[in-house]
Amino acid sequence: MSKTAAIIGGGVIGGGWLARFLLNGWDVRLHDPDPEAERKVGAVLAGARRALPMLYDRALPPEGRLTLCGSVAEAVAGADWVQESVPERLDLKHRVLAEITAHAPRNAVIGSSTSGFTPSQLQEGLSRPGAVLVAHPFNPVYLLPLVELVPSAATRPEVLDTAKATLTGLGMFPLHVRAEIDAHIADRLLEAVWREALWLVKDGIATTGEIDEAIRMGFGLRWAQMGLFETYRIAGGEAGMKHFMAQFGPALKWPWTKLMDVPEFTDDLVELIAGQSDAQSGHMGIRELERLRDDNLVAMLRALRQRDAAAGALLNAHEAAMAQPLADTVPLITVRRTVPVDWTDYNGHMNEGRYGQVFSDAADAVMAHVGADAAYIAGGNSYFTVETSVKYLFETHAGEAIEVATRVTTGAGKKLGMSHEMRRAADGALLATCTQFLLHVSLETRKSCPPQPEVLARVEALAAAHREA
Ligand SMILES: NC(=O)C1=CN([C@@H]2O[C@H](COP(=O)(O)OP(=O)(O)OC[C@H]3O[C@@H](n4cnc5c(N)ncnc54)[C@H](O)[C@@H]3O)[C@@H](O)[C@H]2O)C=CC1
Ligand SMILES: C[N+](C)(C)CC(=O)CC(=O)[O-]
Repeated sequence: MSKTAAIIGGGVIGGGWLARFLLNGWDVRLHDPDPEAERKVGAVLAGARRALPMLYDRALPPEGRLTLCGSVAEAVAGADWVQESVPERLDLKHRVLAEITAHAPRNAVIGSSTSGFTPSQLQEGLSRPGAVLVAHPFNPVYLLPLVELVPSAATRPEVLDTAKATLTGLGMFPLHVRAEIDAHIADRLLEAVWREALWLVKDGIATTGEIDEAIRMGFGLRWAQMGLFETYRIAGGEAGMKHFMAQFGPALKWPWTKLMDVPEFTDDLVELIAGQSDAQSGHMGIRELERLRDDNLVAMLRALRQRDAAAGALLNAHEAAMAQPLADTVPLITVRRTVPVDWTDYNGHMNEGRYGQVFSDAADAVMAHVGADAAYIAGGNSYFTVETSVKYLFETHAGEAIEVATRVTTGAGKKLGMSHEMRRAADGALLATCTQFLLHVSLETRKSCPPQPEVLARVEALAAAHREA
């Protein structure tokens, strides 16, 4: 049975949570009194529907059902997870959390997206504080994995455990913040950079554009893959962190930061920053910027997936957990996926080489289906493709869902023949066909040889079934 999330507040962050849950197969019930909420959430969801499936090499589970609710009580009824994402005002959060805790099921996890309040502050005056913890996400919630989980002493331990397991199941990275502090861990760091950046603009040292270049051309690239401490360890050379600290330790006493001081928050400061930001990026709408950000994030995360590093390793594990055995249909549906943005070439469509990749994935699925899986290959046997012929019939583009239907045409001795049809899932348009011929090989001799009897039996049975159908 599918699970249900209640999203209370459907702005930038609530909309992102809603998309993350829905696209992972959860039903979602939204409450937001803003008459524009449905439209706003729809825009976030459209972006997520395009971006999130591109991260994976297999289809996500069927999308859950979205219901708009007129009250908090209606939204949280029957929910397994309630996520409060109303504006960052403690009085409002208290009012909303009191309503949530009064009506939510006793075993529901109640997370707050707060950027800065501690769970103890949020729990003040609640009749059932034990279900509440901070679950602080990062924008865009449907793509970035990090969620800071901050329980208080009053949070029931099983709530934290359930929260960790649930978020992992959604492809997210729950970071248990062990102490309650204002702004948790990540926002402490972000706030430090933000304050320094405001000073640099206010003092006329740099523009908003120059500061963004300073980040994205340099340390921003390093942080996504190794963070701060590992990066600086390398910067210490062969002597590592000790040398790094010896060299840069004295700088702690030099005027390298203004953090002991904060810029005064005035209308002039707002005008200065907003004016420069408009000059820098005002030629693009917010939805256009979001799409640019999402496409770049997808491409970067997919690169990290290939390296099985940082957030890429997390996504690989999430994809492996979603794997389902192939259904024994005729034809076999060997590939179900979305065309990712990094497969687009200079002609603005999926590059021809990627058609080959898709058909190669289809053949791998057949191999696993007949028992020539990772364990079989580790045992020294495999199949090599010796002939492929592809007909390119139609273009396909980033964000489109595609499927491959495969028939086994030959299954005799060391020979395995297949024919594939690649179709666009939305309208069934035939995009390409492929015939493939594989030979069974010994990985030791690198020469062809008969398969192990159990694999041969499955190959023969499959070919017979596909011939008859
Ligand atoms: N915007 C960001 O970058 C991040 C924000 N957060 C946190 O997420 C929370 C929400 O922030 P945003 O989404 O940015 O704000 P937002 O202003 O975009 O959205 C807040 C939504 O809450 C709705 N709302 C107001 N009162 C409500 C009520 N009584 N019941 C239900 N809905 C109500 C509003 O209509 C609005 O749609 C805040 O606690 C914020 O600190 C966390 C991570 C990042
Ligand atoms: C600016 N902010 C404090 C709302 C930022 C966050 O809380 C996290 C994010 O997504 O940057």
